Amino acid sequence: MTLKPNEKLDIKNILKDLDKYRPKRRGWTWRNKEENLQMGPFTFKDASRPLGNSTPLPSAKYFNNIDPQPDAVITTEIASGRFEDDIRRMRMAAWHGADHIMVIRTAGQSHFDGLIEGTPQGIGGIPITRKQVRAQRKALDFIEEEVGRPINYHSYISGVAGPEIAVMFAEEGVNGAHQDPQYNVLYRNINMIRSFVDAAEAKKTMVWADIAQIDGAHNANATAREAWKVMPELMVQHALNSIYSVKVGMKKENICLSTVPPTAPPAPCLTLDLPYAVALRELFTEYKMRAQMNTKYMESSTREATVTHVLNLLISRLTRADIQSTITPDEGRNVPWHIYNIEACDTAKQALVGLDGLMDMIELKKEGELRDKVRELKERAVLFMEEVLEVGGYFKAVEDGFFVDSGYYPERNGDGIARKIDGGIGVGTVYERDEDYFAPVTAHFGYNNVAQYDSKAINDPANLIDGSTLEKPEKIVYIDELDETDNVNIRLEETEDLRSSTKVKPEVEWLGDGYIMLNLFLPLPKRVAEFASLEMAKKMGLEDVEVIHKEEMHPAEGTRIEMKGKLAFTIDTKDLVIPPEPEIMSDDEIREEIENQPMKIVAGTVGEDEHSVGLREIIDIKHGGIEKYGIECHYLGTSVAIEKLVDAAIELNADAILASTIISHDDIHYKNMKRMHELCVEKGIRDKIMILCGGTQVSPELATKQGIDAGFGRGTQGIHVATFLVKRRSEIKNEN
Ligand SMILES: Cc1ncc(COP(=O)(O)O)c(/C=N/CC[C@H](N)C(=O)O)c1O
Repeated sequence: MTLKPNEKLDIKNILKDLDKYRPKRRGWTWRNKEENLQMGPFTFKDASRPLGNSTPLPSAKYFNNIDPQPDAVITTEIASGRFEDDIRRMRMAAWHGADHIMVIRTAGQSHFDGLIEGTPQGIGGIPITRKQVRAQRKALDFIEEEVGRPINYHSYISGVAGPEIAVMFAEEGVNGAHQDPQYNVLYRNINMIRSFVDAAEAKKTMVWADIAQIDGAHNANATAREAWKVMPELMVQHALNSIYSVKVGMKKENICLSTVPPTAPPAPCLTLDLPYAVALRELFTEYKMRAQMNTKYMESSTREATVTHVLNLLISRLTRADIQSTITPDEGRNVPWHIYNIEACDTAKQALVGLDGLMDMIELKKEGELRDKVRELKERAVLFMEEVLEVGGYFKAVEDGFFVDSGYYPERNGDGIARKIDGGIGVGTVYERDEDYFAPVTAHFGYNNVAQYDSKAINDPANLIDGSTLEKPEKIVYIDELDETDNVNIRLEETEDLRSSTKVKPEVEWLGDGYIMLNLFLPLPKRVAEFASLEMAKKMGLEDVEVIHKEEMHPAEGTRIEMKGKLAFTIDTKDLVIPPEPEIMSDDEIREEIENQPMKIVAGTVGEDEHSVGLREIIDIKHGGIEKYGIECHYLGTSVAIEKLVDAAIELNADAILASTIISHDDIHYKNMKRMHELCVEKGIRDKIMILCGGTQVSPELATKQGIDAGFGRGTQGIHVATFLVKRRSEIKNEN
């Protein structure tokens, strides 16, 4: 199956023969750096190989539509709870530059002591099951071919079923995973002995499958009351998981430290976050950096979140980020909708390419405040580690509540997360292996008495059973569905009408969920505005209406409200009357028409409007303007009175008036159009002259309603206008 850009991905094709699917490859893929990449008129210093298919930034149209890709792998985190809808979002994210798809798993899966199967719907993530992993990896095989770049599929291995999940991920070709026993201990209260023994097993399997590992240090950031106070311990946490992973045999370029700039505005965040980022990278030069955007301070303002994310990206560019993780800007609203995943990918791409080459022009000071803070942070981290050793090691330190204490080490507030070595989930479930313990499996950690059966098989125990599932995938027991009521087939039936017809509903995360978002301003105080907006939405017939963001513009003058609500109806696109896209003639056809019958136009920006760039681009030869076809253009400049423009047209016996109308306050642009039409009628020239008006806020349909011949909106180019002029002139000639 090959995906076509103009065709939707067919989930049923993905689900077909899933029991026979085998991953195309194993292991993590880094981007291919392109030294001094030439794109359009520019040279990029920190870019990677461009994509075959992608969606450039909106402003790319000013730069030959280039879509440069930064050097760092870009992550998007997707898990709406329905993997079949997440697949569509993955495709959109890949077109917007994501090549690392991180699938959040359903709430609390860390506590599941075993694999789950089938395709149940998840809460706050998807239940990571073999079938869902397989379906998404298979879909990503097609999506990566479509965009022309390998895509890493990622989820989580921590939790009491860590080893089992690690094996399933290895079997299924998963490329990246979170694995950090400290996460189990601190945040999921899983027994520490169990966690570290499981972690050794899980990491050993990850090594076999070349799965890149992300640690869990970022969680301290998100959990600590004052995140910047835990910077010293974060470096200790990174060190513990990293060295443990190395001891198990993981290569350092697969060990990614999950680092988050610990603060956000209104704190002077760069003065706190930059020293930390520098200290971390200097301590862990051989490891990869996975820069996670800060989620701790995300409120419901996506604007604020985006600015914080850009500041995080500046830190990445000033220091180093091998993986740049993006959190959906609405993390503070916990509504990770399609649009926000895509916005976050665009923010990361836009900021990183915007900062391209920065470090060839500036450098971080080698003395002074930055260096002093870097050194201080390293010292505090080393002292922290030394004290861990002094009290008797990591497990003892956890029992003593060393971690996530809100004090700035060595200060202590005594409010750290303490766990008992003889407590937590899974306590007492680690057993010493017997003398004759034997497991005929590959990538198994620890004691395994293979020699008792065959001393030649010591390095390949699975050989004794003619291969384990890692060598013989046909040995994998693939379970399709376990729950006949909670599975993808039921969900697909429920939304079949929207999939196999021309009917459509809006959606935010699931096909057919019907949600739309309203963004309004009310000249009211916040609380009144909230209830007024709910009333308005109800009167609009929206269902399940909820305010998801309210922002004071002024205590009395006004409030900004964002809300969601469900549309109760579906529309059928086959009933729509869609005017055909305006055809454009070829350059030669237009030139020939003008040579056979010369054309003269007058042009100007009308009213009190000083914007000239747009109109000049439509006219000037160097922008591909209409002059290049031989049309004689008389440009009257800006803030031209309508009367003056019409008089000039009469005086020059022009064929057309081209008026630019950028300012749109109080619909002045449409009022100007109407006035121009009426004035030409008054002066008796209306049937002999074409009136064209353009501007970024112009809707062609509304423009012609004012009586003019054509309106041109954002994105219009000279060829569109020239085509219209030539075609309309011949229409007028035929009419008369
Ligand atoms: C080391 C580790 N293991 C497991 C889990 C998840 O495991 P549960 O099933 O217990 O939620 C996490 C979660 N981190 C949040 C992801 C963040 N948005 C990120 O991009 O890192 C984790 O950090």
